[in-house]
Amino acid sequence: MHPSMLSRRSTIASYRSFIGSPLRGVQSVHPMTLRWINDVRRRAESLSTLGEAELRSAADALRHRMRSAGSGPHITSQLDHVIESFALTGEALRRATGMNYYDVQWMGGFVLAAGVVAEIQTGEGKTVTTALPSVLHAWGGRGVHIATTNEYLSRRDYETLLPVYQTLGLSVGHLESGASPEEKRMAYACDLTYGPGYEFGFDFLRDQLAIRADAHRPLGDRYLRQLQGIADGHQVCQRELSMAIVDEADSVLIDEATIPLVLGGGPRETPVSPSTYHRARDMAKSLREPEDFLLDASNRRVALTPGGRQRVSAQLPTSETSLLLTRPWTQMVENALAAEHLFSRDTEYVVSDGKLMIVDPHTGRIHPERTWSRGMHQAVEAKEQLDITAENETQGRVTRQRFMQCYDRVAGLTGTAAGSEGELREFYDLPVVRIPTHRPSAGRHLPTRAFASREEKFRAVIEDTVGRARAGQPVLIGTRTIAESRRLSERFSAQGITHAVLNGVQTEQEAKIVARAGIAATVTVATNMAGRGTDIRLDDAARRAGGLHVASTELQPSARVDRQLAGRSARQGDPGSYQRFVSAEDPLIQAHDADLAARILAAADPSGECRQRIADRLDALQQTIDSKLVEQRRQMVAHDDWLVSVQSALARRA
Ligand SMILES: Nc1ncnc2c1ncn2[C@@H]1O[C@H](COP(=O)(O)OP(=O)(O)OP(=O)(O)O)[C@@H](O)[C@H]1O
Repeated sequence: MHPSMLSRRSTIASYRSFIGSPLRGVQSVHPMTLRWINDVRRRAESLSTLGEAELRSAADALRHRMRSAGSGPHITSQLDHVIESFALTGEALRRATGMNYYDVQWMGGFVLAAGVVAEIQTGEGKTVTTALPSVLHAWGGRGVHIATTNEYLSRRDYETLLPVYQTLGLSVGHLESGASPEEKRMAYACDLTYGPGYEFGFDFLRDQLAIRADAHRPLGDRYLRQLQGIADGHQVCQRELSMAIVDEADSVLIDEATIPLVLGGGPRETPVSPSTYHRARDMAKSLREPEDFLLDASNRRVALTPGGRQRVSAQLPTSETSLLLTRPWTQMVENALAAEHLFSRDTEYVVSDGKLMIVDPHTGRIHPERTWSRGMHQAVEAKEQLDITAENETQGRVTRQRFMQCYDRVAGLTGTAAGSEGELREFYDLPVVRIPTHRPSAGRHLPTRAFASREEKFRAVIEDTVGRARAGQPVLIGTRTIAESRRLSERFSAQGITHAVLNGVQTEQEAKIVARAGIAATVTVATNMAGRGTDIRLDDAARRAGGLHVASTELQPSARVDRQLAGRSARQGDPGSYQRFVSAEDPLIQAHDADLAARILAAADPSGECRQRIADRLDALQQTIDSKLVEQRRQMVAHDDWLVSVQSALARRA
């Protein structure tokens, strides 16, 4: 076991002994925490009478005490420090934003301080809650990393909390995409560093490579290069991996952790010529299913049959001498088949300015800097008749599960931990504790509506939206893909319905679209970009009209995605509603459960009324897809463990 895992275990063990409840499944907060909250509130009240300089010296005094105490905050042995830190943060929040922490947010802070995952319902105010454990651990001076699922959210959270941290004299930085190593180093030198989860992981990889390269350099080489005025390569950015607080923890630690972080280096030494990818594509187009290849859409796999393999091998392009050194011809053809049958434009990728860009399936965000590996990117470029880019060598690779284990402590927050508690414990040793809501939810989940065809489903979504918008309700329509958002937008435009589109392709700024989405009668069509973390604030007219209505237009691969999308409405006790629309033609249903598609078709009612049995089957299908992904991650981690053990055995021998 990694040593950091042991240190985290001891923190959790002390929390367990204090709370006195078995750490299995999702836990409730122990009533004892309420006593601590009273202490915090009392102390915060006394701090409210202090002037700015006095508050700052109270913060400095705590910093000094905690640094001298050494080992960092420990929830049982240093409870007085925790209470003082929370009270200071609460007072700084009040002064900077006018908000007072709710009791449930203090509660969340205590749970997070112990290094567990706090399940805090959507819209309950996780952003400001993160400041409590962040400040607490920042006093130690070893750096706190606050990660979330994308750059938009990390920058928003950084900007929201910057004045709070500044009031307490803590420095804070943000990892901007495309920042120079020097800018990154400055951000990491701060007491607190905000950024998307993947950015912390990539910086870790870059640092590890630099450390390894340094170790192989002859003594005095760096000094000599400096004297000669030769720029050094990448220099280490991160200080140490002390504490990570992960917002949207299920997205960062589970969904994104399905694939490892891979750092590409320069182009391969023996490049494949662009024409070979085109030949592979022509070959793929001449093949037939099931004679030559088998397609498994539900597992996103394609494989040549023995007959197909023979046919393909017989037509190996002889001119391509380097091909055998880099990638088997049959694999190139399989890539081309996958590009043709499993990768769709405006779903898995977009094409803009002649460039192929990957769409993150979980966040709906477009990532121009990412590429698919092992020639897949080039196969899709060939399919789209784009200039073929060079394949990159893999420089470094780490699973997110392994990377997170390098932190001394990890805590997480999400509205959707339930259902993932087993995985959070298995891979990250993180128990889940559920925090109650500040106010009872006023949200309504309307029954699922199921249609025979996509066309009928679209008509129903549009009719429903128009009716609600006429009554003054703002409506957010969540689509699974960019393609679907485009199709819906075209229909709305054709009917003269004013609407905004948030899918990463639009030119309008995301923040502006989000700011308007809660205004009465506003219609917004969005991909999963708006499905998580997005805070849509209502105006009074919208609240009177029933609050935000959210419609999901397709079966999503996970119930957590649905719950997050639904969570854009009915936040902070506001009214709101949510409804799911599906059709027998939905790609996920078609790919995973043909029988369910047939049942939806047979039972389809023009109004979309959906029998409970079908709604249950839809839920079960999501669970099946989820379980497959859990198994995929388990296998990936097992493979990674094996790779690491082989590498360490080789290193020992060398
Ligand atoms: N103590 C508070 N007092 C008043 N408003 C608050 C308080 N805490 C949070 N809010 C407001 O509640 C709204 C929701 O907060 P936030 O976006 O942080 O929720 P969340 O839990 O992160 O939601 P999601 O799960 O969707 O990410 C924001 O507009 C925020 O300003």
